Amino acid sequence: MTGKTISEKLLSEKSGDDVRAGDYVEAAVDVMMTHDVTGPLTFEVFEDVTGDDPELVDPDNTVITIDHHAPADGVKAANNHNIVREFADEYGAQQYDVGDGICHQVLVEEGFVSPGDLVIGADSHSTTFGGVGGFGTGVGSTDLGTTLATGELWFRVPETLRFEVEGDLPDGVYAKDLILKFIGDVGFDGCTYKTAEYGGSAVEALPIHERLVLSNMAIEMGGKAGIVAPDERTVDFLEAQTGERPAIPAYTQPDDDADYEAVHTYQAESLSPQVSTPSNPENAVPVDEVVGTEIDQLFVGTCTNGRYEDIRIVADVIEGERLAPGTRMVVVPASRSVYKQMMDTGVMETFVDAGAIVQSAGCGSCFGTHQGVLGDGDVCLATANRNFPGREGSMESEVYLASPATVGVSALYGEITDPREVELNRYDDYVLEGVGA
Ligand SMILES: CC(C)[C@H](C(=O)O)[C@@H](O)C(=O)O
Ligand code: SF4
Repeated sequence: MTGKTISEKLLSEKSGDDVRAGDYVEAAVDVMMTHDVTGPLTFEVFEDVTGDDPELVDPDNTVITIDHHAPADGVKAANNHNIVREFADEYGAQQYDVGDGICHQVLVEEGFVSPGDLVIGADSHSTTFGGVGGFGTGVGSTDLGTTLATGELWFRVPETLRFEVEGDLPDGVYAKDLILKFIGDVGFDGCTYKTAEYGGSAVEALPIHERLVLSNMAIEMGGKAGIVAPDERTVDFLEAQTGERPAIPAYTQPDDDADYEAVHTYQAESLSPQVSTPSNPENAVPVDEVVGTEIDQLFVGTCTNGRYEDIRIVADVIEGERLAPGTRMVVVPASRSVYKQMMDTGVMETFVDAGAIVQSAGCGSCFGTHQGVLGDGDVCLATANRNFPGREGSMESEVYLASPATVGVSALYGEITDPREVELNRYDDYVLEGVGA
């Protein structure tokens, strides 16, 4: 019998059964999350299934953010915000309000997720939690509404694709470039209902904010989860964030002879900065194939690359410069603490001086409803995760996806530019102050 993957071990632990890929389990969920878009329907389901006796099974680990339409971009959004506030108040859930940040970032910063946790969120990028060694996955409002009451959910144990990167990443190549390359190689559905397990020496060397990028975008190849086995770096990060040092459970480490569906191996030195062309994240090409593409808007933010370290790389590049004439840049920090860090370190001033717009923390224009939507014919280069038709506004607009470094350097020229044109930094994890529940 071959060994087990992280998913097989973790779901065995959470279900109490000795399971393998393809088995079905009823598993105990550790953390549950929803937000201003998926929350209202989730609450209806919760109240339906609980009838006369509505009670959250674990209010301390039920988190609700107001991040997608924040600040409210219309009356409907404002009313939804009030529904969230009232629900959290009534049932004692952990609620984060306008400007606190994007759900995925808030859960990580606030230490809700520990290595080995099973986390479900009514948002597709809940795979992000694999960056700190959890099994995170997106679910619909019906599943979440029921689990809020029971604490359990069924899963089919996923098969696993292993992505191994060995060696040292070259200058200008970041986790974003790795994940775009992986998605390009397997396709937008190449990991559907499978776990992406990331490893190898280049992945082990990544700070946590970069591992979160790999896990976050697992969903863009269909991934059920995207996990980096937690290690000392993971618990150092979480201890710095929360003051508590979590354990690394044995079931978060894959066996050496784990039974993977496929193993994709890369040599870090051979990788180059990637750009995904419109209108699918799987259209990843080396940056030199699109150099010179003219850009109207640059978007820095999202749950993929809206962390302080990402924003800082862009600021380093544009410091003392102006955006190329005819371009505009929208910066949306992933959380209030990222925003504050930008203020404390002078990064905010850099953006303002360069002619950029910095908005309050949240999802921003990522899904095209406010804070910088694109018009007909507009071309945007974004640190985001999705570039489907109409994603950031008009169906006639186009979005290219890239790393913060590529976006920063391109802002100086008004066209897609190879980030290796300039000297770039690479940051360790910053410790961010919590935003407070
Ligand atoms: C609104 C929400 C359901 C959606 C998601 O789940 O992904 C959003 O976050 C997105 O990125 O499109
Ligand atoms: S930042 Fe974008 S991708 Fe992430 S949760 Fe918000 S809308 Fe979805």
